[in-house]
Amino acid sequence: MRYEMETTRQEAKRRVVVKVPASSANLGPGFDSLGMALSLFAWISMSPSVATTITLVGDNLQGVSEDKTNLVYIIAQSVFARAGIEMPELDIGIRSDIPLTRGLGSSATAIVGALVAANALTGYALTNDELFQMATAIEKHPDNVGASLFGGIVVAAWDGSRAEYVRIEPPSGMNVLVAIPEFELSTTKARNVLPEQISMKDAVFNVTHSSLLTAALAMGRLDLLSHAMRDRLHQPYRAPLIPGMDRILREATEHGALGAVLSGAGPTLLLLVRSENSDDGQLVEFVRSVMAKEGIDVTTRWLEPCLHGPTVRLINGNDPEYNLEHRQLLTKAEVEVGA
Ligand SMILES: Nc1ncnc2c1ncn2[C@@H]1O[C@H](COP(=O)(O)OP(=O)(O)O)[C@@H](O)[C@H]1O
Ligand SMILES: N[C@@H](CCOP(=O)(O)O)C(=O)O
Repeated sequence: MRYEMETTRQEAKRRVVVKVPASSANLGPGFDSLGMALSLFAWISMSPSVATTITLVGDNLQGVSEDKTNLVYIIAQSVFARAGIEMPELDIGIRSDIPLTRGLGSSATAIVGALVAANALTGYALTNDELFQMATAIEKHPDNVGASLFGGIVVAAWDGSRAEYVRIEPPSGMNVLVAIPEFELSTTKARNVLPEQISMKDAVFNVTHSSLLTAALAMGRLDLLSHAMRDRLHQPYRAPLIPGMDRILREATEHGALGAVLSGAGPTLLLLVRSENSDDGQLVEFVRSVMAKEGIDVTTRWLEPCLHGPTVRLINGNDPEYNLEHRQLLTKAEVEVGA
């Protein structure tokens, strides 16, 4: 009898591990609307606890708070409140391979990861649509959170109260080169340089190019990307914050890219490339040399569009992994395998 009670208690214990893809927002003209999930990830593990602890794993989370002011903790509590469940103390572990404040949607992965992990602990009290609405209201633009939540390419529109989206399967045969400058640029700072008003001519330019880009991505028309990925709404104003960006965006197609844009609010640059050209070192060399002339070190990484949103793994108290430290759990190979 005592054994049975112990078993039940163990089963009531649970921990959830969520793996969330990074994202690149805007894709040029689709400001606050288009986003693509990338094969670069963050992980959050979360379990009910007697006291709140937050463990940061890896080198990419410097400066992130380790108390109840942490974004992940705050967002998890908003899920519990909405679900009518009390879970005030949490044991949270966070690992991220996504550098912070570089335009690769790290804040969106924290938001989406927290929503999905907390929702799993409630037994899925909220729908994916509710999570998307909550994520958009927190981030204030649906492009990053939509891509991280649904994977692939997301086309979204938010009117300040409700967000709608359509997911597009990324065209096959397309790889992604990201050039990540050594310096940080917060989204807030990069939004503050945008003008209050733009001309009708520029508005028309962006609407037409964004529509063409969406259609080209949906139809696999890679040949249209260099024409369609041009923008007059945000990139020209952000360019002075990222030395070398103008030249790379202008000349990347001469060095093998299908198109090149600022990733999100920057400073990372995103270059789309036909898969068969992705082991050609010419493009990487071009990007590096332009940035080097500006005195900027860049890390380049070849990625792929990520076709899925978060993967979730529930670990109950009977599983030996339940007792692993976050550091071990979040670096285990099995974390790669999603449910
Ligand atoms: N895993 C995380 N946990 C808590 N906060 C995070 C996490 N990841 C990112 N953030 C927050 O998001 C901020 C970066 O957001 P932002 O400026 O929008 O850049 P980006 O989303 O492009 O990386 C960080 O400075 C940090 O405050
Ligand atoms: N549409 C937003 C996207 C910000 O993305 P992030 O990855 O830089 O947070 C913008 O361009 O401001």
